[in-house]
Amino acid sequence: MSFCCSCIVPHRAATASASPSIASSPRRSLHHQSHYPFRRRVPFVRLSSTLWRCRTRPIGVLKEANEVDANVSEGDPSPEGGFREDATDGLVANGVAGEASEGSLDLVIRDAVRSRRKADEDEQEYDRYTMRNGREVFQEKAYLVGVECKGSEANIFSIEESLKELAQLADTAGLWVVDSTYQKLANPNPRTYIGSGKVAEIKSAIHALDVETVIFDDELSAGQLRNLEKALGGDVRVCDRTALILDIFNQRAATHEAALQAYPVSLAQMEYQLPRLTKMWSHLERQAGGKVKGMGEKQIEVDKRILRTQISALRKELESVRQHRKQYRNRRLSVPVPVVSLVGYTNAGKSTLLNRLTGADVLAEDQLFATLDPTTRRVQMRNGKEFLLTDTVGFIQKLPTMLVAAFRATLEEISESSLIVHVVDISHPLANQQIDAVNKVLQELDVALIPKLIVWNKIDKTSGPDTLKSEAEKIGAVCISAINGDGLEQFCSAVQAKLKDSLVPVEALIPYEKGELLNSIHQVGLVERTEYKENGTLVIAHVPLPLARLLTPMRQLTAAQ
Ligand SMILES: Nc1nc2c(ncn2[C@@H]2O[C@H](COP(=O)(O)OP(=O)(O)OP(=O)(O)O)[C@@H](O)[C@H]2O)c(=O)[nH]1
Ligand SMILES: [Mg+2]
Repeated sequence: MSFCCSCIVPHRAATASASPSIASSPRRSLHHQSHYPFRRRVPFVRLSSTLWRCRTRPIGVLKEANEVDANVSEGDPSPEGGFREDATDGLVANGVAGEASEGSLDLVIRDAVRSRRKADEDEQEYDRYTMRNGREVFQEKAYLVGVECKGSEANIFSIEESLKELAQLADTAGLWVVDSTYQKLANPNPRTYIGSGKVAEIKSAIHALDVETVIFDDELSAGQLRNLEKALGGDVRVCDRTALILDIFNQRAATHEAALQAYPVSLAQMEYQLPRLTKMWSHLERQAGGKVKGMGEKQIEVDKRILRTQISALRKELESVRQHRKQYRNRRLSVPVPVVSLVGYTNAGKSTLLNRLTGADVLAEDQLFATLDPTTRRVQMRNGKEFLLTDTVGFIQKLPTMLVAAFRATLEEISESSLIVHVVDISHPLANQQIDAVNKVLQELDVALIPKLIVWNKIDKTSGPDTLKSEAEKIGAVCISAINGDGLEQFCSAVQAKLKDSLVPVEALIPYEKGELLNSIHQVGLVERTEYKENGTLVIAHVPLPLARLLTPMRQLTAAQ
């Protein structure tokens, strides 16, 4: 099954294998050439956005057609279609352009200036390439827009804080944030989300700053996206936080081969796109195998039908992945080691903690959403006890619900664990808001009954670690530094103590030939007393529920005695 890539940011594949189906598509490179003439000299494969393809007109062509100054365009047919000539450019502004055709010296100067400018612009274009997720991406200029609805209590972050985070997300996606703005409204405008005055202000900023993408901090409806694009002049792409997050996930998933990471992202993207399909999306025809019935049907209907078919196929695939993981988890449960899940805001340090405790090599980076796939490793404590530690995808405020739903297969790991460890970046100025945002997502996951342990990470970055430690003690939290190992002993003890809360008291007679079960009880449970009997060892202990289940026949044995 192949699905279209929906990256917001144009990028060229660093390796051919990164996305072979897309990189090798002749149609895609044609698309790139016709839409991005001013970037043509730079050899790269553009993986353009699905949203872009289906919703917007190409930036490059329109900008050049609209903005080329008459004086300059006469003298510069620019066969490459390459570079925009501003009317405010030096020579034109000085009035030299009017005399250019008369004097050959003027022509020479003009040519020289033009070629210098082309070289400068070439250099600038190159400067805008950056590495993201193992690929080189072209940094489009982005402008951020937020709205604060008066009296709304749904938002955990203030508008400034939320926009700051949006800028971080844009940077993670490989965009170049040039400016931002926000508006306080009683209610969002149903047509354009923001007021008409704000639209006009953004429009002039777009022209002044040469903006290519406008990103709204809240999810916009299909109609709002369409109206905004029209109102902003049609040659700029408008998207929202959800599309941006989906794009980051898509970029990350592109580096994973496994269906478990790629499928949920594709599914979430398609569900996002379905109500927003507004223009012809003819390439879907090919993806559907070229056979589209009902030619009288409007193209948009055909596209929607194809998308729906793909969504239901993906759902089926995901369900089978889910079943497969469930079987895997059940097998794991037969090895009765308690499972501890790490959850937390993105960038809190979950993967660093897993790596530190288990010697794993999970990617841990100062970037949002570094982890997509759950990784489980065994932690062996000094006292010989063991537990399994699972690292999961990070959360964020305003996390798209469709993404939570799509990732349910991976997040099920959390709902089946014995303990949830909530990792907090306590050095972050918005630590409290991040805690609230994580709790909000946890509520959606229905894990209220699972015991929780709060861990304040990155204390090495804070100014008063001792004060923090005493504050943490008051609420039963543990202070650690996953990076330098500070507090990890206390962390393991706290995990053990919390796990004890979820242990089941058992009294069982373990036959001597089942020595491995006795070992398990010692490893993961708390043994109160053992007594060697004629036909086995009598154990009185507290053990995790899965192990208690395994011991059921032996517990009956004790009862019979
Ligand atoms: N100073 C300091 N930095 C830390 C600590 N723990 C993690 N970091 C840094 O924080 C950044 C994010 O760490 P990760 O482990 O990738 O965070 P994560 O929670 O797994 O992030 P996601 O996978 O995006 O959800 C990395 O640059 C780490 O080096 C710590 O205790 N102290
Ligand atoms: Mg991580």
